[in-house]
Amino acid sequence: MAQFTEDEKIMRRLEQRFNKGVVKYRLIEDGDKILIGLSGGKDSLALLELLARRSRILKPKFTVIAVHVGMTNIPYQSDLEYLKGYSEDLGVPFVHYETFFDPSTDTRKSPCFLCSWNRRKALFTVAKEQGCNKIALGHHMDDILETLLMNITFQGAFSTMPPKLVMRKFEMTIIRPMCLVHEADLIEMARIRGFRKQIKDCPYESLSNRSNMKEVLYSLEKMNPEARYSLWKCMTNIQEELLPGMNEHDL
Ligand SMILES: Nc1ncnc2c1ncn2[C@@H]1O[C@H](COP(=O)(O)OP(=O)(O)OP(=O)(O)O)[C@@H](O)[C@H]1O
Repeated sequence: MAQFTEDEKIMRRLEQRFNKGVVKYRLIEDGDKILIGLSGGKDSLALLELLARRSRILKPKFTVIAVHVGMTNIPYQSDLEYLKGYSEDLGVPFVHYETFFDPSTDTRKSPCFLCSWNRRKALFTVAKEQGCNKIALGHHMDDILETLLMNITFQGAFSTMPPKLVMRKFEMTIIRPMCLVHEADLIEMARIRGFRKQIKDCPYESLSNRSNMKEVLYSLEKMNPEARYSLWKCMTNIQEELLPGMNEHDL
């Protein structure tokens, strides 16, 4: 029997969870052309490698292309040579797209909101330019669960970032192929692959609600090591009759 090293076991587990998410949520179909959002962080670097590898299998046949969006008004340094080299070594074409936003035009919105809104817009623009029908983002299971907890706590809404979001109006589908991958494994992958750290220099960056929710998720898993699976399952196990009714007749 083959003996795997600890690092090989981590990579196998990660790839299995990645493949499980792709198949379970039917994220990839024959003929897809997928644009990968490559921020330079560990999650999208991992996404690029995993999707590039999967694109070599026979069925479904799909192609990938990577884009890094730069915001010219933010002194946020990205190592473009590294990102381009990393993509091209995997056989994936790399595009660099620059845009900007002006935080003074809409002071009701935070710079972080404006930045991510404009980045999303840029991703759509490049996807259209490149003839892509899907955009893949590097969000993983922890991101999705943290967003669920944030939406419950701050928005009073039971929602999160879904593995697949079909946007008919824009003829575009957002996919999150790492939806079942754990962040702990991605941290290990970054070590194994020696991902170069992105130099973050954003003047607006501060501690967010997301980092607080990371701690909440961590505490829940200390209470119950299976907590993340329960949280995931509860999203498809809505027991309506045991919840407050939607309309007055139920009262
Ligand atoms: N500048 C960018 N250019 C292209 N895609 C991006 C960019 N920033 C973010 N994305 C995409 O959006 C996803 C979520 O972004 P977010 O800012 O939460 O992640 P991150 O912490 O910057 O980096 P990563 O998720 O790659 O570790 C990324 O995984 C990536 O797919």
